[in-house]
Amino acid sequence: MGHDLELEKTRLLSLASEFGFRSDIARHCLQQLVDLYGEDGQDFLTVEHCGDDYLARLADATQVEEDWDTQTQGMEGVADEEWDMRVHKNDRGEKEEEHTDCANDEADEEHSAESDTAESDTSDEDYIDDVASLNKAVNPRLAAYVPDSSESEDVMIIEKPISSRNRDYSVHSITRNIDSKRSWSSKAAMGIHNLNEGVVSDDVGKSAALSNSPTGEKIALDKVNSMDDFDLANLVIFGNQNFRPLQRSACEATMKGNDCFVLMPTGGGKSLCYQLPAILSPGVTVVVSPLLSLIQDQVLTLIKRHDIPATFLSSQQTSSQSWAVIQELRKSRPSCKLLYVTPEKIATSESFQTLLRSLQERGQLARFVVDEAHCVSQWGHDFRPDYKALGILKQLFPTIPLMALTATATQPVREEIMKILHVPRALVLEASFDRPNLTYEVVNKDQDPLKQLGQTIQDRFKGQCGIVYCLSKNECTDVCGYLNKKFHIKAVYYHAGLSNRERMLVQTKWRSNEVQVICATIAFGMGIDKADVRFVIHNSMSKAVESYYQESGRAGRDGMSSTCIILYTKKDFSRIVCMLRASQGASSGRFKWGMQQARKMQAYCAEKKQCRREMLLNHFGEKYDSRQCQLGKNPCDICKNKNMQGAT
Ligand SMILES: Nc1ncnc2c1ncn2[C@@H]1O[C@H](COP(=O)(O)OP(=O)(O)OP(=O)(O)O)[C@@H](O)[C@H]1O
Ligand SMILES: [Mg+2]
Repeated sequence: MGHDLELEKTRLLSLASEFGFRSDIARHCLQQLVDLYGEDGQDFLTVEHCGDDYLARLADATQVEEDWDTQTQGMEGVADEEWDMRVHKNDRGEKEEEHTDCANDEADEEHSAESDTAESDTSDEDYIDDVASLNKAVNPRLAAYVPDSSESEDVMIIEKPISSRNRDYSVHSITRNIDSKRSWSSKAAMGIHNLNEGVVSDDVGKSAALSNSPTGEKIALDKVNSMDDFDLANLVIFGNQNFRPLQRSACEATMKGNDCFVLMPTGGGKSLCYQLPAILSPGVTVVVSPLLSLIQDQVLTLIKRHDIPATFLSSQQTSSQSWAVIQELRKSRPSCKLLYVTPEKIATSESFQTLLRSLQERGQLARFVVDEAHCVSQWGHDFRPDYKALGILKQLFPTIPLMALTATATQPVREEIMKILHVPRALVLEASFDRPNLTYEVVNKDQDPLKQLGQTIQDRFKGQCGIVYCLSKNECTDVCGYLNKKFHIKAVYYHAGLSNRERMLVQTKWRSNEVQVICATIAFGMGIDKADVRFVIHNSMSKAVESYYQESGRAGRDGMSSTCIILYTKKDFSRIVCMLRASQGASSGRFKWGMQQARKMQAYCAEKKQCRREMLLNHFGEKYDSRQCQLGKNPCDICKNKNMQGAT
């Protein structure tokens, strides 16, 4: 059959309309394309052949007034002073005394190292010996965590500020870590003491009360007795009564020295898979993570919530800050158990590689961890060029175990990750990506979508914590202003255009429930861990299914029922096409790939029959029986409809 030019033109025009472009722009761009191909090239004027080029032209011709947040900044994080403030705030949010003897700068400088050392050593030694002997008697591996007295001396040297005027948060975080160890030791001592001697006072009954048991529940002595290293550390240090699926296998596998690739859902508890082995292993676990803000969050949680010595190195630190960390790592037995780094540290810093080698020679390099490993893949939704260089880890340190973790990898992305990281034989530990406690819905935008959003939050999520995702910075501020003004919903906005200080303030307000809603771009998402987020609403659809899974995955991390809604209109697709065109350095190959991803996302939104959970899981190559969704506690909107139709 011959080529029907008119038919193809109609098809192209309806493509433009389907993706929400204005009809006048659609006609204008089509004419450009017809002129470009000329008479000779008419046969190539088809949706299949030049559909993407046509969409690219449409995007270019559409006036973009929005200020996109196309890429999260690799290196954003809170400023040093603010980080210092966060580390040194106590749980009531007050600023802790840092050094009673350092109130005066002059005095601080003159303060002698010996006097500090002597004072602290006396009390520490007794205490540490006590815990260490208990540990050693009962559980030699946990004992690896308890510092020996020779380290206390080093510790006090580091406690001495390098410059009193230029206070160093790294020094402080290490200092804090040392304190943390003492307090952890007391928790461990409590559990282990009971275990060791069977000493159970009547108060405690026949149980060992563990101070950080999440429920404050008492644990039966025989249960404690039957626990191995993993269970004990999980309970005593992390306050978890049980392991979640695959956590234990991942811990065991990496402790045996295997390379592992851990695939678990958002909020599934991937961090524990390397944090727990880190404290059971001698030496330092080096964790690569993509965002400085995420690193700071994790280090803070480790120090403040779990009392685990952790610190980080990034190229944004001043030389004195990183110097303090490096000095610590040069010790025969560094006190820090987890060292977080941004990927460019590994990729570009030869001195850091030398430091790693020296750690290895001293037997102090426990393992490497690549968190958010999908960032390695060019075809993942959040590619970061520096991640690509992480293959160097296995090349330089073939005997050091490596663990890669992600919640968002399709089959081709998985293969690429294993290839780039040089772990072809890694043990793959794969849990279902299903988040059964999340309800998925898509709602068509009506004539007044902002009002629709405000009404939805007011009617369905009154007083509950949530996130509203927006595509652009302007959208963020507009939506936030509207919610505050018209609906009196306490909301703040977060995007990459805010200063570090502003971002920190906004996040703190949201985290502490001072405000109900955070209106955010994709700059806010990966790894964010707030337990009680009850709803995630996408005011505009995501640019890819993987992004949507990550962003909606911020909801319900405490396991309670939570809702993920997309407010959908075709027009938002055209905005995404514009975003893809505008994103810097997008080669035409990348643009086409971006379009493919966006189309899948649009298909998810436009779907009327297939279960949404099934669609999401199928996207990651997982088979899923939609009857589980239909009969489960949190059916998606489509399954709920089926249930209602079945009932009538
Ligand atoms: N065994 C467990 N029992 C109870 N809570 C747990 C357990 N393991 C992890 N958690 C909690 O689950 C929450 C999510 O964990 P984590 O941040 O490690 O998820 P994640 O898999 O890294 O998710 P994401 O892919 O979104 O980063 C945390 O608050 C953590 O304390
Ligand atoms: Mg995580």
